[in-house]
Amino acid sequence: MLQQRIALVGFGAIGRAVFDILKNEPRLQIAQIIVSEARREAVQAELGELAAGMAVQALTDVPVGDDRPDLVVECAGHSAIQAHVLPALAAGIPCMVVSIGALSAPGLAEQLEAAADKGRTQVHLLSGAVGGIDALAAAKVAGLDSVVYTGRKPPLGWLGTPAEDTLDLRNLTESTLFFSGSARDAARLFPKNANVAATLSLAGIGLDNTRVELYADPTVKENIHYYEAQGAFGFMAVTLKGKPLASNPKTSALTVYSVVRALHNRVLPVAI
Ligand SMILES: NC(=O)C1=CN([C@@H]2O[C@H](COP(=O)(O)OP(=O)(O)OC[C@H]3O[C@@H](n4cnc5c(N)ncnc54)[C@H](OP(=O)(O)O)[C@@H]3O)[C@@H](O)[C@H]2O)C=CC1
Ligand SMILES: O=C([O-])CC(=O)C(=O)O
Repeated sequence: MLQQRIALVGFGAIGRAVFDILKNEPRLQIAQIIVSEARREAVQAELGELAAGMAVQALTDVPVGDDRPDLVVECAGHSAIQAHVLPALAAGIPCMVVSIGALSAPGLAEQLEAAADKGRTQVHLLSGAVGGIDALAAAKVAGLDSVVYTGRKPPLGWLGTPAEDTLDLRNLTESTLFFSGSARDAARLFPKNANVAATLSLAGIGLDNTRVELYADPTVKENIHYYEAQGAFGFMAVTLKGKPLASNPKTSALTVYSVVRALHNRVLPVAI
C-alpha cells in the first residue's frame, strides 16, 4: 500500500477541512501542521482534541532533516510559498500548492522552478476552486489564442480587498464590475480571491495575456468562475459555481476537494 507522511502548511479554512477529511485515512498521514509561532501552542492543544491518538505536531517550519515529510501541502496564503515551499523543494521534498497567485510576484515562479530543480523534485500547482485545467493545459500544447476569465462572488466575499475602495459591499444592490485587467494584476491585488486567475494563466497563455474581470454580485450565493479559451484545439467554456466554505466565504469548498483528490492520486492504485 502506498503511503505518504504529509506536512500541511496552514490550518485555516482549507487546512482544517482537509485535515478533517483525511484524519481517518491510513494512506495519507498528516504528521505535521505548519503554523505561525503565535498560533503554534494553541494549534497543538487543539490537535490533542481533534486528533487524539494521532501523532500530529504543530511546528513553525517544515522539517528537512530526519523527520522530513514525504510531501508538503500548502494551504496557507501567498507568503507561505517563500517561507515554506521554496526551502522544502530545495531540500528535495515535493510540494503541492493552492496559493498560486503568489507566482505573480516578480521572479517567484523562476525561484520555484530553480528550487524544485535543485531538489530534483516537483511542485504541483493544484486546480483549486476551478475546473477544466487538464483540458486548458492540453489545449496549450497546440497553441492558445485567448483566455478570458470572469470571477464573481457575493459582495461579502470581497471584504478586506481593494474592492472596498470603490464599493459599499454591505449595501450593494446589483452586480458590479470593480476590476478589469491582467491576471498578473488581479492575482497581486486580490491574493485571497484571484488565485484561480493565476492558475488559468499558468495552464494557458500566461499572467500578462489572460484577461480578467471581477464582479461583486448580490444576486449570487456561490463563487462563480467562468472562462473561455480559444485556440488551435477549438473552443472551450467552463462555468464553475462553487459553494463557499462556511468558515471562509472567500474560499470555495471545491478547493478542499482538489487537495484531497491530488493526495488520493498519489496513493490510490488508480489515479484520475
Ligand atoms: N487555488 C485556489 O483556487 C484557491 C486558493 N486559495 C488560497 O488558499 C489560501 C488559504 O485559504 P483559506 O484556508 O480559506 O484561508 P484562511 O485565512 O482561512 O486560512 C489561512 C491560514 O493559513 C495561515 N497562514 C498564512 N500564512 C502562513 C504562513 N506563511 N505560514 C503558516 N501559516 C500561514 C493563517 O494563519 P494566520 O491567521 O496566523 O495568518 C491561517 O490560519 C488563501 O490565502 C489563498 O491564497 C484559496 C481559495 C482558492
Ligand atoms: O475559492 C474560490 O472560489 C476562488 C478564490 O478564492 C481564488 O481564486 O483565490
